[in-house]
Amino acid sequence: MNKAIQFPPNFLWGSATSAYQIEGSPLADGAGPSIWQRFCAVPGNVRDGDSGDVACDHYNRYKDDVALMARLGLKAYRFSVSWSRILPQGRGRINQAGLDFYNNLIDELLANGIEPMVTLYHWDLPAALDDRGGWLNPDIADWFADYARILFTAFDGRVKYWATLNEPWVVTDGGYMHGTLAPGHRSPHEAALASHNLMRAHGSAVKVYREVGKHQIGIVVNIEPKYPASQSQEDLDATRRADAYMNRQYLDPVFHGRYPEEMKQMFGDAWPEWPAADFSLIGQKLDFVGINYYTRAVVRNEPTHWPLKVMPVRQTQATYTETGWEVYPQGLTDTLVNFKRLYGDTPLYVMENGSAFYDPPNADEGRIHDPLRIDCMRKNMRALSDALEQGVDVRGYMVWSLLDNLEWSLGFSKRFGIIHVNFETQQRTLKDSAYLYADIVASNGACL
Ligand SMILES: OC[C@@H]1[C@@H](O)[C@H](O)[C@@H](O)c2nc(CNc3ccccc3)cn21
Repeated sequence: MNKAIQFPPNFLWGSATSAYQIEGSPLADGAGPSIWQRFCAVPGNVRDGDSGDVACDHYNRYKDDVALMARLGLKAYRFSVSWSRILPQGRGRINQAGLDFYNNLIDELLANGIEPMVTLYHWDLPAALDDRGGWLNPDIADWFADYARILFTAFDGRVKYWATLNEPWVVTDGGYMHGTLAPGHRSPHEAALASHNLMRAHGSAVKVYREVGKHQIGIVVNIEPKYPASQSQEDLDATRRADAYMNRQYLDPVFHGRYPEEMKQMFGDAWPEWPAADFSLIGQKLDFVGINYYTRAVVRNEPTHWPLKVMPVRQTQATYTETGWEVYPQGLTDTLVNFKRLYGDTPLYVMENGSAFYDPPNADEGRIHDPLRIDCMRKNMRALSDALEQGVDVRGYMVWSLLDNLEWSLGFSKRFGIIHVNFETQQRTLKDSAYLYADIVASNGACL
C-alpha cells in the first residue's frame, strides 16, 4: 500500500498552454505574423499541413476556457503572450488590441480566482525580427527587453509570476541546430549564437523587471535527465555530454556564471568565447525556476554522431507515449533532487508535465477515457511528492496541457490535453484525467 501523499499548503496547482498552440487568429486585430505562421506555410514542415490559424480558437473562446479552468478548480494558469500581437513588427509601434486581449484574459482569470503565470516567449518570434536576424542578431536582447517592459508595465499589477523564456534548449536545438522547428535552420554555429543570445535576452528582461517589477520572475527550462546505458567510461562520458548539452547548458550560466566545459569540447570552433560581461547579465538572481519534465534518456557513446557523439537507447520494459517518450516518473524525482544538489534552493515550479496518448471519444458515453494518461499522472504525482519529501522546494505544478492543441511540427496528431478538443466543432470534452486532476487539486493530492 503506497503511503499517503501530502503536498504543502498553498501548493499552486494549475495548467499550461502557449499562445501559438491554442489561440488561433494569429493576425487578428492588427497582430503581425510570427515565425511559426511562416514555418507552417511551408509544405512539409508541419504534419498534415496543420497550423495555428484556428487551433483551439482560444482567442475567441477564452472566457469559456477560463470557465473550464474554474470548473476544475485550478489555482493558476500558465500561458504565453504572442510578441507579435503586442508589437506587430517586434519593436516600435504597440498594438493596443493585442494588449487588450491579454488584459481581458488576465481579468477573466482573476475574476475566477486563478493566478495568471505569464511566459514572455514561447517560441513564436515576430517574423519581422527574424528578418533582422532574429535570435542570431545580438540586438535581440534589447528588443526582448523593450517588449518585456511593455508587458511588465501593463500587467505586473495583476500578474505575480513571470517567466522570460520557455525552453531555450528547444528553441536552439529545434530552430537552429536541426531545423525541425521554426525558423528551421541547421547550423551548429548558429545554434551556439542563438542559444547565447536567448540567454542574454533572458538576462536583459530580468534586469528590466528588477527596475519596474513588484513580484517574481524566472526562466522555464526543459530537463531530460540522462542515464548511462552501461558503466563503461565511454558511456559515462557520453552521459555527461548529453546532460551538458540539454540540461546544464542553460542552468550553469544562470547559477554558476559559465557554460559547461563540454560545450567547447563538443562544438569546437562553433562555440565562441563569450564576453565575461554577458555572464553578469545572464546570472542575475531569479525568484524561481520552472522545470518542464516529460521523460528521461538512457544514452551510450556513439563516435559517429558529431557533435555530442551520443545515441539514445530505447528501453524494452517500458511504456512509451505517442511522442516516443518513455514514461519514467523516477526521472522527475531525480531531476528535482539533482537541481537542489547542483544549483541550490531556488524555488521550483513544475511548469509542464504530461503525456500524449491516443484517447478517442467514447461515442456511446460522451466520456473520454484516457487510462494511460491517468496512470502517468498518478505516477508523476507520487514522484513529485517524493522530491518534496527529499527537501526540494517545489511550489507548484502545471499540467501540460489544459487543452489538446497544436503540437508544433507534429500538428494536431498528438494530444496532450486533459480536455479533448474537437477541432472541427471546437467542442471541449473533459477527459477522465481532467476529473482526476480536479480531485488532486481539490484534495491537495490527498486523493492519490
Ligand atoms: O511536446 C509537448 C510540449 C509542447 O507542446 C510545449 O509547447 C513545449 O513547452 C514542450 N516542451 C517539451 C519538452 N521538451 C522537448 C523535448 C524534445 C523535443 C521537444 C520538446 C514538451 N513540450
